[in-house]
Amino acid sequence: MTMPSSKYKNMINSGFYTFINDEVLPLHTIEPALFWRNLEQLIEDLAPINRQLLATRDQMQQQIDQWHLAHQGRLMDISVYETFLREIGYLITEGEAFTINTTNVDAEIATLAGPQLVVPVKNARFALNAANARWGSLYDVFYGTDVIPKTAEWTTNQGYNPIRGKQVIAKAKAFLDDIFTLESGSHKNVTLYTVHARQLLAFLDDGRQTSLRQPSQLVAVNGQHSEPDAILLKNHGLHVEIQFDCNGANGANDKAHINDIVIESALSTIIDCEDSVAAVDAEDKIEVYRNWLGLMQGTLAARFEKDGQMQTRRMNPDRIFTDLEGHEYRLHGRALLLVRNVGHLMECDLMQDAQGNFVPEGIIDAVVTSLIGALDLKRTEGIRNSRTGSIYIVKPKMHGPDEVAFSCELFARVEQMLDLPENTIKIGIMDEERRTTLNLKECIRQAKSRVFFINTGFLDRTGDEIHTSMHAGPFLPKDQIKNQPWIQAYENRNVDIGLQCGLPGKAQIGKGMWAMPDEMAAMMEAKIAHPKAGASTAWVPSPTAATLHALHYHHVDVFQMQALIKHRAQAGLTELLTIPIIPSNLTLSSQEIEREIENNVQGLLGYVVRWVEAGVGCSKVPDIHNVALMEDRATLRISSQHLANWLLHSVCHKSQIDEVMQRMAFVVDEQNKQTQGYRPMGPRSLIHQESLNDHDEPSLAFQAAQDLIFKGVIQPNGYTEPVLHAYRVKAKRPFNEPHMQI
Ligand SMILES: CC(=O)SCCNC(=O)CCNC(=O)[C@H](O)C(C)(C)COP(=O)(O)OP(=O)(O)OC[C@H]1O[C@@H](n2cnc3c(N)ncnc32)[C@H](O)[C@@H]1OP(=O)(O)O
Ligand SMILES: O=CC(=O)O
Ligand SMILES: [Mg+2]
Repeated sequence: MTMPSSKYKNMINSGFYTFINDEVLPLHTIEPALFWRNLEQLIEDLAPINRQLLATRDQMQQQIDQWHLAHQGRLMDISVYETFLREIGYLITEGEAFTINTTNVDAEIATLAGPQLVVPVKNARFALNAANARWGSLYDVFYGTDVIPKTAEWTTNQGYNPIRGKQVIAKAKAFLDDIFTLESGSHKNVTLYTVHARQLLAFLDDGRQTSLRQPSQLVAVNGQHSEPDAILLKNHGLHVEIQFDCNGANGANDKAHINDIVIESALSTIIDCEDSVAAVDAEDKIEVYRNWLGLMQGTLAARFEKDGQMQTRRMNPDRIFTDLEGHEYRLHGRALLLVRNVGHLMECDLMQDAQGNFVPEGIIDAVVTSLIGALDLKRTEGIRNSRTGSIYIVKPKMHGPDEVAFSCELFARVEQMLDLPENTIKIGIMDEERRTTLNLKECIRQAKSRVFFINTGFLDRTGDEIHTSMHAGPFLPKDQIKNQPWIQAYENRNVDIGLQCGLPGKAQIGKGMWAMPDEMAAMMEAKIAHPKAGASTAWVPSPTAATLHALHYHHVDVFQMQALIKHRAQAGLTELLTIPIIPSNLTLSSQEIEREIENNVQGLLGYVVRWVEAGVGCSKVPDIHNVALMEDRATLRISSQHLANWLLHSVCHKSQIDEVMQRMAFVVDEQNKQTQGYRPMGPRSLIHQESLNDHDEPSLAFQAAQDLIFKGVIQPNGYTEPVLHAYRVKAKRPFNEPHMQI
């Protein structure tokens, strides 16, 4: 499948070559020969640095492993440990105070606070939904989720339930009362909204008239002022549209004919080429790039069947209103799209160097996603992304300032190659590896002219916490790791340093994913903590979650919180360096151990089987309590490293994990048995008499799961990518397409 480039020594995958030459470069004025020559030069210059950085990671990890082995069983003195980390260059001295000077950043990043959605790029249907998730129906999310408790008689497939409908409307109007408070009375009692003398005038059912307590919250209107089709309100920079329709499904029965309340929801969306995606070869990568191209061109479309009807989904246009002076009031119709590239570890078969090595995938990602992103910058009308001339790349899994500096050098070279102004390509720094957390200020310094966010990816960060200190001792059960001092210190310190470095007004301070996509009531309880902690954004797994989480930013003024937090003392290193291992005075019961293993193994198998067999990179997998969890490579990193750690420290034995794996494979096989083409994981003899699998060997997915656990200690930084990719490539090879259709 690879073809030699006639002029250059590199081998370029022919599909990739054709895709770039036929589908992307004609949209630019870049001459193909020049493009490939420059790309080759870039790889030649930067691939060795990339490999050296990975070698440094390995070397430091070995030093840390040896240190722990030498200090086994001794009470850990944090100051001695800190000195050691400084000696090996894992922890470096912080320099002078500074502030970032990133420019040309869109308002969604710089001056607004609100949810950030993440979506796997390979799923066009979801990706389009995520782009359109800037706006969401409050009535739909209240009706369809557990934020209003689901009673026994109500299920979604029984048709519309008017009792629940009333509860939804009451709850939505209570939100209006809280945020867009009337001078007197309640939105529940309004019979007519009008606009008079640039003010909202609301007529109540007792004959009184009232208006907004803060009149400036009314910003625009559609239709007649005496009987609007819609009014647009604004709070903390976020818009809320009240739509009226006297014939509408809800409006017909509503006192004020309110048909829906539309909430500005996902201000930004990360189009993910990384942990939620299974892209293991050139064929997959081209699909990834082609979807990104469709999003940047506004041409992506997905046709699918839903509720028995064929639908075509495209990107939504902007939303147009009329302001109170009679001028156009235009709102962006889509979330601002950011793109997450892969990390420095990955290599791919898109190109091979002169020695036949696959090239660093992060380099190709930076070039191709920027090449495609640059198309957006040429547009002046229609579907546009950045209006300030920026391309936003989220860079995951960087270890410390040198790796951030390398990404910045890469982006600068890409700018030169594509003739883009300096610092067009912005960088989102995932604070998700321990060496980045510990040296965050120095990481930001390296990117001070292009950083647009620092985000606590606590899932990868937990995986790295375990792997880095693999030899320190057995880790606490997963749920308890979350309650240890290191994580609060990590979260607080990220905000503290972000504020010190002057991010507000220029860049986001972000927080992590809500990983229980169906537990929306719990999310509403928990996730208000993110804006309260001074985060201007936080990750959500779905458009529904985005609309609900947006409500938190109406209740909390993030920029005011940041001004208050700025004066607190910065979280110290001691907590951050305190490793969450099981203390000597705590003994876990055999039931607790068994439960923990079962939980880890069930999630791991449930995720891996879909990854390896069907190429699905992000799944909803039930845990042992039957709570559906979002699983991606970062959550897999935690469960596989946790099991590897317990095995290493003899909390359990291999035979026990083997036995649980066999049992849980059967559970997962049962959960998936309705899926067309599903191949059960274990052989009849190993798994269960009733297993559907008549193969003699464990399936590739089962073998992958075994490697992830039993070879977990030796995986680079505990990453799951090498094992997953190897098995997925094997699974693709016989048919060159997924075995099961999901
Ligand atoms: C640690 C990290 O790196 S976190 C970042 C990586 N994680 C993610 O990106 C999570 C993204 N989320 C998802 O992929 C999905 O929500 C999952 C896999 C968790 C659940 O997917 P499903 O089980 O199919 O969800 P469910 O059946 O509840 O809902 C499907 C509907 O919601 C929509 N939806 C769900 N998630 C998303 C999303 N992230 N973006 C856009 N739409 C979404 C789908 O388009 C679909 O609607 P449609 O039928 O109108 O197209
Ligand atoms: O990427 C996010 C994480 O939590 O890891
Ligand atoms: Mg991550």
